[in-house]
Amino acid sequence: MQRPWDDWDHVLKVDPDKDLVDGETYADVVTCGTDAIEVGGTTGVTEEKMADVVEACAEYDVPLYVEPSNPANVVYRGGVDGYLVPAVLNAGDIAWLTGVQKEWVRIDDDIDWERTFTEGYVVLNPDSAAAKLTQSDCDLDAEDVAAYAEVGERMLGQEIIYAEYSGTFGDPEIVAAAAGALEESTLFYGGGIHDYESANTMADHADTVVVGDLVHDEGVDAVAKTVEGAKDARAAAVSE
Ligand SMILES: CC(C)=CCC/C(C)=C/CC/C(C)=C/CC/C(C)=C/COP(=O)(O)OP(=O)(O)O
Ligand SMILES: O=P(O)(O)OC[C@@H](O)CO
Ligand SMILES: [Mg+2]
Repeated sequence: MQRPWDDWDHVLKVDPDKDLVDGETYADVVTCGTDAIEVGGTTGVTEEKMADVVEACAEYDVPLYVEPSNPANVVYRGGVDGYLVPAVLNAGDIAWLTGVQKEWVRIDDDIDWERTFTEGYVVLNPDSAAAKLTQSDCDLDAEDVAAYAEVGERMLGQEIIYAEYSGTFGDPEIVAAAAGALEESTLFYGGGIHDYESANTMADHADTVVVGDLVHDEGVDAVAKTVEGAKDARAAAVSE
């Protein structure tokens, strides 16, 4: 079955709780060459901030996805192509596996299931806000991460497995192990991608690389180089 992310080599994750660099606009951000925009962040994301960024990104031709970090920051607006809702496979506080999702489904009457997909996260940077919030067990070796990926795909039916190193560049061997464990599911990698080389290295293994903080810290020219790195690696991987 064709999925929206099948052709995504690169995703830019915009955090509504962070500013853009001086002189840049959301128009610059959306048109930097990325394949899709995901809007989300773990901390400080209110419905209002989410709505503002979604509105600013909506009028372009680039796929726009809301990635809520809790039920309070899901926004329904024209121009949104869909919703990518996390479930944290290695959460220590298991509310972040299915509990908050259950509450969301219970209280929200507007869920558009046709355009709602889930991401099976494996959170791997213990210092990240996501790891702290979810009390994730990040003390995992390559075999553990590969096994989580396989559980996500085979037992829980996750079409996206997300190796999440948010804030730090991860271990390519671990990402390779996760990729090797998946049959059909798509592997997203995110964390610490900051230039051509780092994007290229992770896109050798992951189907899709996600770039976050770089757009807020350095801006769109730096992000554009990561797009190049990711696309070169994916083109090489596909032709192998
Ligand atoms: C039920 C609904 C609608 C949502 C639940 C979603 C879940 C399980 C959230 C858990 C935390 C998580 C995986 C959030 C996803 C987004 C993410 C990891 C953003 C990056 O966050 P960080 O970089 O750690 O934090 P900052 O926001 O401080 O940058
Ligand atoms: O901010 P960075 O470290 O690029 O991480 C991207 C993304 O995986 C965060 O959810
Ligand atoms: Mg972040």
